[in-house]
Amino acid sequence: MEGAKTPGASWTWTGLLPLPGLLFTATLLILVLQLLTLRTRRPGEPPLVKGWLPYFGIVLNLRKNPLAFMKSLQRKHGDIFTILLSGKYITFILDPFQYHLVMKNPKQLNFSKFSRQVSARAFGVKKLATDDELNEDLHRHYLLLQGKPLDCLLECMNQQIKEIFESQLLKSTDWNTASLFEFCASLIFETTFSVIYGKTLAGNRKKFISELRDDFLKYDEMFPYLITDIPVQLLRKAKALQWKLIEHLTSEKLSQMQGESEIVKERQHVLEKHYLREDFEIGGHHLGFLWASMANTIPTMFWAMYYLLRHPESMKVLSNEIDSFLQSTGQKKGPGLSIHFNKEQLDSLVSLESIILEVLRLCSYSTVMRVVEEDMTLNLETSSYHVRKGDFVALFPPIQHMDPEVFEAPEEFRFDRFIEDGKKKKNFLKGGKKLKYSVMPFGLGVSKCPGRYFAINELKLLLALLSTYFDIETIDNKTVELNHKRLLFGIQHPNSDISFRYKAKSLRN
Ligand code: HEM
Repeated sequence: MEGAKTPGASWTWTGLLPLPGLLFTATLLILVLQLLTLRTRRPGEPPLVKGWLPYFGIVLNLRKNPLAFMKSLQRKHGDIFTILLSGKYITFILDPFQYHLVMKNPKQLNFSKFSRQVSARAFGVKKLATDDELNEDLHRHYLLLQGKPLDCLLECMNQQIKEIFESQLLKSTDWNTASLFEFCASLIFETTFSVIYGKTLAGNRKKFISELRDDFLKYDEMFPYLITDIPVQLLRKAKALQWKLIEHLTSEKLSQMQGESEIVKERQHVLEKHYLREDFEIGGHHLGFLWASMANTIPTMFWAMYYLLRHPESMKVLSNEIDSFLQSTGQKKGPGLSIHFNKEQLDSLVSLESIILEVLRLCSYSTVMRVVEEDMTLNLETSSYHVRKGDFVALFPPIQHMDPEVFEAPEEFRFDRFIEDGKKKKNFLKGGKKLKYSVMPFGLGVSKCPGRYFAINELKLLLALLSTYFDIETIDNKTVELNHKRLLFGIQHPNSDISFRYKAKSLRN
């Protein structure tokens, strides 16, 4: 995709330096990188896996197939080991019964340091690194994504989706062909943006939202590079996009929006308390929130649609579940988008929930990361390990998501995996012991995603309405795989898009 390639500066160097000079520079660089990561394993530390690449360590293996690589390390070294990844040492704990070690130690194993580093690089937000009060103020308002405020957000979401469906999608009474990822990205972007940020009062709304979405998707494509140690000077295109997006989210631009959510209003109040109103960094905070609200939901929507299309039996079960729900609540389909769901109603749809959990199980690579604040000992059930200050400690839930002991035939999509006796299945076992968490796409402990209920409800609502109002079919039978460019971050994107077709069902009262 456009601009996704990084530092394309080699022509400059080859143009400037003759071959011997180039070789000398390259050797020097390799030596420096090697010196930076000379470390060896000390007694009491977990096994150390550095790979053959100086400084970058095992990045290539991980990028090729993170799960297969982590499984091979687990077979060789057990449930705890340290890897070198792009200059960072990360100790992974893979035994789910030891996850609490990371959760119960928030002082020694710090999350906010990691997230502040990401915010500085990816969103241009620097103040968080030094201002704890700002961080706490912003975190407090995450409660506005849950409980009662979520009811209001969901009401607004019903309304926005109705508008989008009636003004665009329901007009497709003949088969309409589209690319699935593009379709899902458009739908999620417009719905989420309108619910959270409202609608612009200035200029052409449609044009505004589609330009913003296109820039966002290009920026998101470069996100994995933005959070590495690659010097920002080499990421000029990504920086330019970051700047362009922030320009749409400044205090002045937000004041031209109508119908923004409580959370955005409150965040703006907090930001105006800590910055001058015209400070550009305020827009950086909004970009961070915008990114968090879209970046994982878009690919999840893609995978949910992909699996439903590939498994028509699951689409049928979903349609039947919605039909019985509509009958039980006395709601009638069409014309127009006449049906409505609240949180409790969405919560009662067990097949829909199972489908979404199954999709998240299959495509989430969200890794729980903490920075080690001081040299410390991790006391596991059977042994203890030292970890060093400045390293990272991490949990990698995909190992559990794809564990055949926990989920039978884990590579298969089984839409009813999370249903038992007609109800939500809660208990999953490993080695005969009940697991505390079965699927963990939203992180754990202090870093758990505050937007998880919003995301799940949005996905449920869209899937319920799409399956009710449209006939949907695949056109190509291409198998799509996970693209691992994002390594250990969130929901993996597909390695290619597919075509599908849809048309509005002819519904009568
Ligand atoms: C399927 C969709 C989503 C997934 C899988 C997801 C996953 C995650 C994960 C794993 C984290 C923790 C990151 C870490 O540990 O570094 C996170 C953080 C966050 N998410 Fe989500 N998320 C989703 C949707 C959303 C939505 C819709 C919103 C907002 C409406 C949102 C808002 C946030 C925010 C604000 C944070 C940062 C929290 C902090 O600073 O502590 N997310 N998300």
